[in-house]
Order: sequence, then C-alpha cells, then structure tokens
Amino acid sequence: MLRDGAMRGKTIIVTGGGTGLGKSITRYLLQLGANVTICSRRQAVLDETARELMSEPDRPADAGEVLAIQCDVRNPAEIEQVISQTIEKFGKIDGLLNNSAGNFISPTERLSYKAFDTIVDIVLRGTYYFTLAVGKYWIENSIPGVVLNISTTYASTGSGYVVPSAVAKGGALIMTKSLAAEWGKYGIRLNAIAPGPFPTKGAWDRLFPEPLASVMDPTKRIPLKRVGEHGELANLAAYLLSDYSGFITGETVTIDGGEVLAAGEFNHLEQVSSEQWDMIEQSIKQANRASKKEGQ
Ligand SMILES: CCCCCCCCCCC/C=C/C(=O)SCCNC(=O)CCNC(=O)[C@H](O)C(C)(C)COP(=O)(O)OP(=O)(O)OC[C@H]1O[C@@H](n2cnc3c(N)ncnc32)[C@H](O)[C@@H]1OP(=O)(O)O
Ligand SMILES: NC(=O)C1=CN([C@@H]2O[C@H](COP(=O)(O)OP(=O)(O)OC[C@H]3O[C@@H](n4cnc5c(N)ncnc54)[C@H](OP(=O)(O)O)[C@@H]3O)[C@@H](O)[C@H]2O)C=CC1
Repeated sequence: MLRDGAMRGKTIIVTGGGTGLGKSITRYLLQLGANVTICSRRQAVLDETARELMSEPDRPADAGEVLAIQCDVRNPAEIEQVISQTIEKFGKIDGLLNNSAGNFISPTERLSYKAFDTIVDIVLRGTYYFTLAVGKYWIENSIPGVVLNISTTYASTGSGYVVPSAVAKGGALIMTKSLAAEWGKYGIRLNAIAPGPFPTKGAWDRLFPEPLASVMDPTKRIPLKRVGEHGELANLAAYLLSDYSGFITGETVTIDGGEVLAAGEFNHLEQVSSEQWDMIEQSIKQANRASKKEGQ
C-alpha cells in the first residue's frame, strides 16, 4: 500500500515478531525500508525468522535489517535490554508494535488462578511494561514515537470462553486511548488494530483446535465470507506506524470482514430464501391494507 522506501530510516520494535502476524508485519516493514527488532521468549524461533526474512528472494536492495532478541514481555529487565540493544544497533527507536499474546479457549470456571494470570500478564502487563519503557525513552529524548497495539474485536464487545484475553485486551485498549490523550503533547501517538480471524498456527492451535475445526466454519458469520489475509493486516499496520497517519491517535481500526456487525438484530435473515421473501412481502402488505381499512 505504501510507496517503496516509505519507512526508510525508521526503527520499529515488534514483540512476538518471530511468528504469525508479527512476522508478516515485520516482513512488510523491512520491505518498506524500516529496521526491525523482533523479540519474544524463544530465541531459536526469532533467529530462524530473522534468517528467513533477510534472505528472501524478493527482498529489495534497500530493505531494512532485523535484530532478534530474546525477551519475555513480563520481565522489565529484559525489555530494557531490547531497548538498549536496539538503540546500540540502529541508533534510535521510532515505533513499538505490541503484538505478543497468549490465549486459549476454555470455559472460565475451568481456569486456575495461574492460567488467568498467565494470559493477563503476557497481554496486559507485557503491553503496558513495554509501552512505559519505550515511552519514557521517547519523552527523555524528545522523539515523537508511535505505538500500535494489536487488539481484538472482543476487547470492546467482550467474549465468553476467552475471558482472560478479553480482560487483558480490553485493558490494553483503554491504555491506548488514555495515553494517546496524555502523551499527545510529546508528539507520541498510540493506536490499535482489532483484527477478526487471520489464520496463524499460534491462534488456530489454541482457539480453533480439533474437534471444533472439523465442525465449524468461522467464515459463515463474516459478511465478506472469508478470513483475513496477512498482507491486508500488514498494510494497515505499516500505515498506522508511518508518518502518513500522523494525525491519527487513540483510534482502533477494525479489520474483520464485517464480523463484529453480526450483532445486527436482523442479520440472520440472510437465511431467508427468495420465495420466502415473496411470502413475507405479501403478508406485510396484507397487514398494511388491513390496518388502513381499520382507520377508515
Ligand atoms: C470458532 C472459530 C474461531 C476461529 C479463530 C478466530 C480468532 C479470532 C480472534 C482471536 C483473538 C485473539 C487471538 C490471540 O491472542 S492468538 C495468540 C495465540 N498465541 C499464543 O497463545 C502463543 C503463546 N501461548 C503460549 O505459550 C501458551 O498457550 C500459554 C498462553 C498457555 C502460555 O504458556 P506457558 O508455557 O507460559 O504456560 P503453561 O503451559 O505453564 O500454562 C499456564 C497455566 O495455564 C493453564 N492452561 C494452559 N492451557 C490451558 C487450557 N487449554 N485450558 C485450561 N488451562 C490451561 C496451565 O494448566 C497452567 O495453569 P496451572 O499451572 O495452574 O495448571
Ligand atoms: N490470528 C488471529 O486471528 C488474531 C490474532 N490477534 C492478535 O494478533 C497477535 C498475534 O497473534 P498470532 O500471530 O495469531 O499468534 P502467534 O501465536 O503466532 O503470536 C503470538 C506471539 O507472542 C509471543 N509471546 C507469547 N508470550 C510471550 C511473552 N511472554 N513474551 C514475549 N512474547 C511472547 C510468541 O512468541 P514466543 O512463544 O517465542 O514467546 C508469539 O510470537 C496477538 O496479539 C493476537 O492476540 C488478534 C485477533 C485475531
């Protein structure tokens, strides 16, 4: 979507950049010329992703570089390491993509305290720890940075069976808006993306495992009747991390093929056939005529 070299000179940290959506967004940021630090718990996964992204056949000559650093986002000391090593290698930090997450479906009453804590700590604590650390660096150095948080549509609607994730993503979304208001005076922007279903191994293994996958089609309730493509999300993420979105802050952009609109009272009427609509129309018109007669 953005022109070639649109992110040249920018350095972005992508948490969870070794897999799934974080990896796809990193690939696109590199193509646009940004340098990217990817970080997560598994150094071997990060190293393999870095190797793959740096040796892609269609990698532009002026593409950015990747730095892979092990970091558990629940650990402030490890976050500080990511920040100092990124500055040492690339000179500065311009953007932070909070993308790391943990999640799985489960009836909430089956969860242990530790299970609930595990998700909330990765998603909420990890997001505010990283944002606080990078934000302090930006304010101290008068850098107008940008934070982009990968949220979900149910951060606003709520959802059963993923309650720790909903609680944590909801908290992170309110942090996005709150800090957008507070840090606007420093030129720092914070936005969020709320994706619908985008197939990744991490999400599908934990949210759409067998036997669900054999019996349910997640595209049925999506108005556009398909799941998202990684390139579609990467385009939006790159735009929101770039200077082209310079007047957007505190915003959440939903990218879900219309899935959240499913709550619409009459949307289920798409199951009504054309013949049934003929009958319905006649029935309503007959009622209209009868009520007019009553009024005469
Ligand atoms: C119907 C169609 C749906 C289609 C899909 C649509 C999707 C659209 C919307 C999705 C929105 C959000 C998506 C995401 O966030 S996707 C990201 C998914 N990726 C990950 O989760 C990657 C990282 N995850 C992990 O590493 C692990 O899953 C985990 C989060 C559990 C953390 O691992 P860790 O090793 O740190 O922790 P433990 O294994 O020790 O577990 C900690 C406690 O949690 C309990 N647990 C784990 N799994 C379950 C389960 N399935 N049910 C109940 N409890 C579970 C575990 O037992 C530990 O607790 P205890 O020590 O008390 O037993
Ligand atoms: N796929 C989808 O349909 C949707 C995804 N999302 C969101 O998109 C983002 C990416 O998810 P997706 O790509 O699907 O799934 P992945 O499982 O591929 O990505 C999650 C990433 O988080 C990292 N991570 C987990 N725990 C930690 C931790 N404690 N510290 C640092 N990193 C951690 C994992 O790496 P490691 O294990 O090495 O730590 C992994 O790279 C998440 O925020 C998710 O909530 C939102 C809506 C829909």
